[in-house]
Amino acid sequence: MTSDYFKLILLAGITLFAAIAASWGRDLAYQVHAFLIMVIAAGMFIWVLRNTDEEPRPQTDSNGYMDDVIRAGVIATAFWGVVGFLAGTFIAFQLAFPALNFEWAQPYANFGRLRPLHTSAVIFAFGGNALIMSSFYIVQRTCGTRLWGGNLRWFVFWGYQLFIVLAATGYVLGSTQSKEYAEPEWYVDIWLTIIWVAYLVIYMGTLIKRKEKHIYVANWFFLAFIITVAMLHLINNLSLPVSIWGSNSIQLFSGVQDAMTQWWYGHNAVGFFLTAGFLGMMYYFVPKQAERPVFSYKLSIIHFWALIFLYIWAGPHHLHYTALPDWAATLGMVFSIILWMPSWGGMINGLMTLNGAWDKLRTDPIIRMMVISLAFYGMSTFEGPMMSIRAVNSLSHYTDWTIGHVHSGVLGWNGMITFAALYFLTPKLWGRAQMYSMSAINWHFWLATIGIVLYAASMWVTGIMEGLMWREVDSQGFLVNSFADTVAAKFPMYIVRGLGGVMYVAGALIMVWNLWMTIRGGSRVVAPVGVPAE
Ligand code: HEM
Ligand code: HEM
Ligand SMILES: [Cu+2]
Repeated sequence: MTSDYFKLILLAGITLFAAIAASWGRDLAYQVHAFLIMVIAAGMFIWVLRNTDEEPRPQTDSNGYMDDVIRAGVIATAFWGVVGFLAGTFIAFQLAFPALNFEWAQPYANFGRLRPLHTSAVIFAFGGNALIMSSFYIVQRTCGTRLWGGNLRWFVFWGYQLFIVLAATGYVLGSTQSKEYAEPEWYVDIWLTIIWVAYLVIYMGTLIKRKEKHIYVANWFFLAFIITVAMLHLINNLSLPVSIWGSNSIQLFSGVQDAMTQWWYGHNAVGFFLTAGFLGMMYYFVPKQAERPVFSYKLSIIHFWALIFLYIWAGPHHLHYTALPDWAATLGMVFSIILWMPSWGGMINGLMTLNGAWDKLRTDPIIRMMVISLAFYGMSTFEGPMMSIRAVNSLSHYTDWTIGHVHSGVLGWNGMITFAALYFLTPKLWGRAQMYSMSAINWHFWLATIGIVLYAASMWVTGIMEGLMWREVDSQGFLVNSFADTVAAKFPMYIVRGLGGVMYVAGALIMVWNLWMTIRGGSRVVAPVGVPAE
């Protein structure tokens, strides 16, 4: 086919360019990345060459949907989840025992480099794969049509994995633009932009050719997530490379404008990546698992528009008491407080969907995970508005309270709903009647829940303790405690947090075993031919 020749020319060009880049590269991360890209492009060149003129294989499953990429996504989600949780647990113990910043592993494996590795692995690799695969599953079912774009889905899947590998190896090798959650350098950003546009195109294409007149609300949330993340990513990463042969770049914005752009991005990464997208998952999997319709469709639409309108303004709550003008911080604070309402709209809608199915809590551990997930979503979206109040933030900012808030959101809300989705999808996608072991799901549920409670509770204790210790003054007005005093006082709670992490990882490993046994084992049950849309 002519498209094969086009591909071959492109791949040969990339291989050549990457080879030059690998030898001219000015820093280690850039050279390693160029080498990696060279090997991948050369491998793909050979693969395409050997498969020219081959008959195209069927793209869809027997049910008419393109589920192969979703199966791959299920595996990727579980894999990156375990990697990210292990990294989190390791850095948690590094904070308790600094000797774990091994001398021989310097500078690659110090806390400063492993921390962004953790945050990117859990948010973008675990969360991102969960969102991409479940959105592909949901959009096909609710539109009664297969994915648009043919093999483009594999480009998105593998391209996204490459982005993750480039980001993670870059951090360890010391390449970062020092923007939290947006650490990758310019060429990795450009790559992600290409992937993301392809993702959007597939999603829009599928929506456009839908057989259902109506666009189900889950798709609204996914679309808001995809479009807003594209906008955030583009603007927060505006920068000029120092050289095309090196990874360093200069940010376009500077000073307080740069800080505001960064936290406009950072906050909306929470709002659209970790919230809107995950609400899309919630709006499909909760009604499905409970076998009940969504409690209120009207509420879902009202809180959708309120949520996406309000989130965008709340970023300045990350910059209280900085060079940011007071009016801007106040604006962020006010919008954050109002944001409490649409957030709870989502929680209430999810929980009330279980009306008439509450008895399932006793028998169905997957429903239980969904309920815990929604409960933590409600908790962290109450805590967040509270922490955005200037007076509260003067105590909580810079302390472990923030870390506790983060992890009650991500471990409770994002983690639990993703686990539930994986348990929902795996039997369906591999044609099994149900998960291999229900009691293993139960174990996972309890290990994860207790792990979260240990994590959040220990961080509240240390956070409020260190906040109070930092502001303690004696009768003369002198500070009573040195910074090192607060670090020493936190030690026991750091151990408790670490143990919480160990429990959370243990639960995830049980899940991986259970998924594996489900995929491998038992007799195949033939899935009913796709019933489009509900
Ligand atoms: C086993 C589970 C986990 C453990 C033990 C863990 C541990 C940690 C530790 C020790 C830090 C650094 C805290 C500090 O600098 O003081 C951290 C930061 C962070 N983690 Fe985790 N983590 C886990 C799971 C997750 C998951 C699943 C997510 C997201 C989906 C996540 C998102 C984050 C974020 C966003 C930060 C940065 C917080 C900030 O800068 O305020 N973590 N984690
Ligand atoms: C109404 C909803 C929410 C509001 C108003 C809110 C507000 C806040 C505030 C005030 C902070 C502390 C800023 C600072 O002192 O530095 C914060 C930090 C954070 N929140 Fe939330 N939050 C909300 C929901 C969530 C949810 C659901 C998640 C996770 C799924 C989350 C993840 C984070 C993260 C990752 C940070 C740490 C950012 C950093 O690296 O410093 N938030 N949030
Ligand atoms: Cu925020």
